[in-house]
Amino acid sequence: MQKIVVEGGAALNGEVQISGAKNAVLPILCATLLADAPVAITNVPHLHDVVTTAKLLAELGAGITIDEGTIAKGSAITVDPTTVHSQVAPYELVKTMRASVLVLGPLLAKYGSAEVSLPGGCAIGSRPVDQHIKGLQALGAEITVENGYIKAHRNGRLKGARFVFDVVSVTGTENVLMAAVLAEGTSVLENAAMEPEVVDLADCLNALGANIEHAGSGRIVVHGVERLHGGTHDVLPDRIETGTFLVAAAMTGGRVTVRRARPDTLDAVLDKLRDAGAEISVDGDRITLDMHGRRPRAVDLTTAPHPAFPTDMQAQFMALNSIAEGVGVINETIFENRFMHVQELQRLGADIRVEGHTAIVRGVERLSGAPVMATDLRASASLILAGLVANGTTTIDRIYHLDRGYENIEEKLSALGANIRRISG
Ligand SMILES: CC(=O)N[C@H]1[C@@H](OP(=O)(O)OP(=O)(O)OC[C@H]2O[C@@H](n3ccc(=O)[nH]c3=O)[C@H](O)[C@@H]2O)O[C@H](CO)[C@@H](O)[C@@H]1O
Ligand SMILES: C=C(OP(=O)(O)O)C(=O)O
Repeated sequence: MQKIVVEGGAALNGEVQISGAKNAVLPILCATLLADAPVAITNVPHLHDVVTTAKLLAELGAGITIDEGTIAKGSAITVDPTTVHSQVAPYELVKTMRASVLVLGPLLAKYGSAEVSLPGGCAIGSRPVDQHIKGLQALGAEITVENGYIKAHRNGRLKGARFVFDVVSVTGTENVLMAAVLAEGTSVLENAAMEPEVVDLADCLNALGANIEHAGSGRIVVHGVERLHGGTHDVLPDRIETGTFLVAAAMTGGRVTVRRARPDTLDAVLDKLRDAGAEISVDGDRITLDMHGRRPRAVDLTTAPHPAFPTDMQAQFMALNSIAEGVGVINETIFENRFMHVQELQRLGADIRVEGHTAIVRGVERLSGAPVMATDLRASASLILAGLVANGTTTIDRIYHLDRGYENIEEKLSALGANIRRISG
């Protein structure tokens, strides 16, 4: 089992390139199933979840060609959906990655039926898919849940409809959006997720011949088309990876420029970093954060759907507050169990009190290194950040979570001056 070892104390300085977004590339890979010809996707990050999705598409019969590319350019994946012969997404693949449920809408819309294993919960919460199912039913799908599988089929084409999501769901919006693309007539998706990754998916689908309007707003309009052609799409830069490096710079008192980022997707995060005392400048696709050697100030925040503060940055700001001046109050409103990192940060000496969905963090002058256990993806990132400023050595176990969503994080941090390495055993 691999671990990450961090020796704390170095301020981060330099430039780092941001990879393509995990949460954009996964729905886009699934969306290729809707096309009638090969689709080439570029700026694909090297992530475990990308490999799992490629395996799933291959299991369905799609042809997958991977061009490893370079770190500078990201890699490219071409999916040829013309050979798809199965509509079953098995538990073995879906259980390792919740985003596998994103093949449901495309398989149903294009091939008339789909059997997709229920993804189940994960460390951060129960993660139901009722909104995915209700939205597809609104388009005319017949859906049952049996033996742990969502079994969906349609008689004739799906029919455009108005659907109001009860809760804002990112992958729920994506699944229903993908199905609506090939439906007959117009669909209106109300209370839709406004995340930049939904917009990137819609941009990709429109490049393949779909007719989607107002993605990025809470009311997406989809005029159904009969078919999608092949094409290419360059994946959006990862705003959560971007935010994670900026928090690392802020916590260590350093100066870091992230390049190939999308600053316009990070307003709420950049505002909080400014509140923490960071000087931030934006120049095109580059963001520079300069902390001038200062200790950050604690910040209060509440997670909520985009454009508010993202839940996927909550753990990283918990790490920042742990060593900040003052007291920061963090409210988690998206996932009921997303404070698993608290106990591990406490092992490093953090002063955190949890009351329901609220964590009250009183900054301490210094954390001290210890062996800790990663519980989920962003929890892993928060432990690395804490390790960067802790006295001595922090060893992080169960880092397979990290490899789901961060490309070469230890190499990128090393290049910025961090003392971090991966070990086996
Ligand atoms: C692959 C991907 O893009 N993952 C992101 C996506 O996850 P994901 O799409 O799974 O998260 P959702 O936006 O669906 O979840 C938001 C909230 O809605 C609830 N809910 C969701 C669906 C549903 O059918 N019923 C329901 O009640 C969830 O329990 C949660 O409380 O958005 C999350 C919230 O920004 C991020 O943390 C994840 O990184
Ligand atoms: C929770 C996350 O991802 P997923 O929805 O893929 O579990 C995340 O990216 O932080």
